[in-house]
Order: sequence, then structure tokens, then C-alpha cells
Amino acid sequence: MARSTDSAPRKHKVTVIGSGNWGTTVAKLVAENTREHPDVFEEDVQMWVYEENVTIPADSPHRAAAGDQPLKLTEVINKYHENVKYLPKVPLPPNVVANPSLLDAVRDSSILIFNLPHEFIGNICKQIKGHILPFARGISCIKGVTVTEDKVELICEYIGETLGIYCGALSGANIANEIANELWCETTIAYNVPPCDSRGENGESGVNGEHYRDARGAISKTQLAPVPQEYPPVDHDVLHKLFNRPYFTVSMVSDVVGVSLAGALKNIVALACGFIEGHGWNMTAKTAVMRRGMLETIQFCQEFFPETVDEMTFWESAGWSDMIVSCTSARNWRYSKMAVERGVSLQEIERTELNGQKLQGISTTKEVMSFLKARGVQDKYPLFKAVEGIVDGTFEVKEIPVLFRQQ
Ligand SMILES: NC(=O)c1ccc[n+]([C@@H]2O[C@H](COP(=O)([O-])OP(=O)(O)OC[C@H]3O[C@@H](n4cnc5c(N)ncnc54)[C@H](O)[C@@H]3O)[C@@H](O)[C@H]2O)c1
Ligand SMILES: O=P(O)(O)OC[C@H](O)CO
Repeated sequence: MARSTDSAPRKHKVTVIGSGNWGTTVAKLVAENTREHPDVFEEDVQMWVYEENVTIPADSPHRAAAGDQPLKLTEVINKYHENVKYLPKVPLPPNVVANPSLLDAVRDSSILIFNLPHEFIGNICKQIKGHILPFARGISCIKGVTVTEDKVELICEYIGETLGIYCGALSGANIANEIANELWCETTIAYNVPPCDSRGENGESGVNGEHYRDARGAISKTQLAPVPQEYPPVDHDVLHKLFNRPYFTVSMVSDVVGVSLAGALKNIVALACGFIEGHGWNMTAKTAVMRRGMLETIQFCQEFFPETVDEMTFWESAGWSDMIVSCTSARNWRYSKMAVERGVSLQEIERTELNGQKLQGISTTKEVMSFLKARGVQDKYPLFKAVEGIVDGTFEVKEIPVLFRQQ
């Protein structure tokens, strides 16, 4: 139903939920853009921080002023404009506002950017449900899936269904430290503008309580509140303004399923590549694993999300580019290689070497395999199955080629 157009224009308030290596990087680039587009966005970007005490590292320029006492991470970020724990040595714009209160950080925000390890998203959604604007829109930068009983769900679907909002996905060949240091790369954002957000002739937004087609093309149970006409529409143009930087080239697409699944499943393949390299094999073996991994990824998309994945997505940054970068220079690859070289478990490496950062491949492997096993189709995914076996200590890296010889 059309509504009157005489209300004062509003700007989008943006909150980043999460402040790890990638969460802080995305808060930085988004805050640069909110400053550049004051007509569309409020300048300050809230960044929810999982509060913890940190000691400023001895080699930090802030150490002399701050001393060696433990300090609250939010206070350090707001005072020194640096996330000394998760993104050290990268200056943050002062309009990134670290907030330890989740409910305060999301209050009145019309754009919510979800960016934290996927194992924490359930608890976050539980806490903010009912405390966000009903017409808020989300972008998930999280690479993972949620598996409940016999169902695999995209993180953005889970967020959308739980909070009653629409949520798209951002994923690409993105190493946080490189982007934070403004080294150029590309990314992919998948977003289907819900029909209720399409603007009429006078800029009027759509019908309250309208259903929309979800990532799989089905009519969602969620009744969406349209973004009020006082706000700029949340569409590809506005999202491009929010995320695109000279060093971060954004492609906007509509294939939310393909972008989300490619981002999640490549972490399993990255573990395999690290194991392979730790064992002493090199690029030729790794490219074989990447190829096999991509085939299993596409097979998974086609088997469980039929008719929704656009194969062109695999040629986007979220597809092959992310597969390559993850298997050659990202954390899941680096630390799985280290685990094999040192002869210790991946969980042990995560505990001792990552300073609080998470390897998403460990949980994603377990979740995806539990889903495949529940359906009795695990043997159709030999690489994923092998990675689970290596993580659990029941399969040896040297057996990987044997798997494929048997096919
Ligand atoms: N780091 C990268 O280069 C990169 C790039 C692209 C995508 N991603 C994806 O981004 C997502 C976020 O990863 P990241 O690299 O920012 O995180 P990270 O691994 O660097 O940091 C872990 C984060 O989890 C938080 N945390 C710990 N316990 C928590 C709890 N109980 N509840 C809530 N938060 C808790 C920590 O405070 C910290 O912010 C992941 O899905 C990852 O796959 C990462
Ligand atoms: O460091 P990782 O392994 O979590 O991967 C980071 C990004 O997903 C690479 O695109």
C-alpha cells in the first residue's frame, strides 16, 4: 500500500556485528564509505565487539601510553583506533565506534552486517531478535552453514528467518589483512531486492507484511516490513556504495545460494590443500585437490539446492578466486599445513597459534559431513569425507590419492 511521502529523509545507520580479523576490516572499509556518502548513511558505524581484556603488544606504538595492564578491547579501539588483538597495526577511521553492548550496537540500525565465526551466529540472533528495526536489512559476510537435524541452511537464510528480515551475502577471495592494508582485490555481494522494497513512481515503498522469495526461490514464511520511503532504498546501488572501495571491487549478483555455499565449502577444500602441502606434496597435488573440491562443491549445490545456483557464480570472486586464495594463502590452509608438519591436531593448532581467531573449516567439515551422513550420501563426496577423517585422526593424508584412484 502506498504511503505519504512528506516525512523527512532518513539516512541508513550501519552496524557491523563482529570485530575479528574480517569483521574489523569490513568495519573499516564501510566506515570510509559512510563518510564519503553522507547523503545515504550516518557517518558513525557501530561495531559490536565481543568484549575481552587485552594487553597492548610490546611493539605497539600505544604501549608507552597504555602500559602493560590489561585493558578492555572496546576502550582500546575507541581510544587508539586500532584493534590491537584481531587487526593489529591497521589504523581505523575514528567513525568506527566499538560497542560491547550488542543491543545498543544494533539499536535503530537499518543495515546490519553480520561478520563473526559462524558458530556464534545462533546466539547472536537469539539475543537481538525483537530488538532490531523491523525493516532492517542484513548482509552476511560469514563463511559457513548451519546444520540442524537433517537440514542445511545458509547463514543468511538462517539470519533472515530468525530475525524476520531479508539478508544477502558477501563472499570473495578476501584475505582480511591484505584488504585492511588496502591491497586490491574483488568480492561478490549476492542480494535479491525484496519486492516490497521496490520503489513506486513517487519513491513509495511496498506493502507491509509482504512475503518474499527466499534464497532458494521459495515463498518465505517471513513477512517483511518494507524499508520506509524516508530511507534510500536498500538496493544494489546502495550496497555498492557501502562496500565498494578503490581497493575492494564489488560485483553485485543475485545468486545468494551459490555465493554462500561456495564461501562455506571452500574452507573444507582449503584444509585438504594444507594437509597435502604439509605432507610434502606441492602445487600439482594441490590443484588436483582444488579441482576435486570444486566439483564436490558444485555437486553439493546441485544436489541440495537444485535450480537455484547459477553456474556463472563459480567464475565470480566468490567462486574459483576464493577457492584458489583459500588453498594457497588463507588461515585454513596455512594452519592445516602446520598441523601436519608438526604432527599435532588442527584443534591444538587453533588453540595455540591463532590468538583467538577461528578456523571455520573445522566446524564446517563436521557440519557438512553430518548432513551428508544423515542422508546416506557421504561416499559421493570423497574429498570432504577424507578431510573429516584427517581432522578426526581416522584417515591419513597419504591416502588421499588412493580415494580418487578407486573412482
Ligand atoms: N579473516 C579473513 O581473512 C576472512 C576473510 C573473509 C571471510 N572471513 C569470514 O569472516 C567470518 C568472521 O571471521 P573473522 O576472521 O572476522 O574472525 P576471527 O577468527 O578473526 O576472530 C574470532 C572472533 O570471534 C569472536 N568471539 C569469540 N568468542 C565469541 C563468542 N562466544 N561470541 C561471539 N563472538 C566471539 C572474537 O571476539 C573475534 O572477534 C568467518 O566466517 C570467516 O570465515 C574471514
Ligand atoms: O583465512 P581463512 O582461511 O578463514 O579464509 C579467509 C577468506 O575466506 C579467504 O577468502
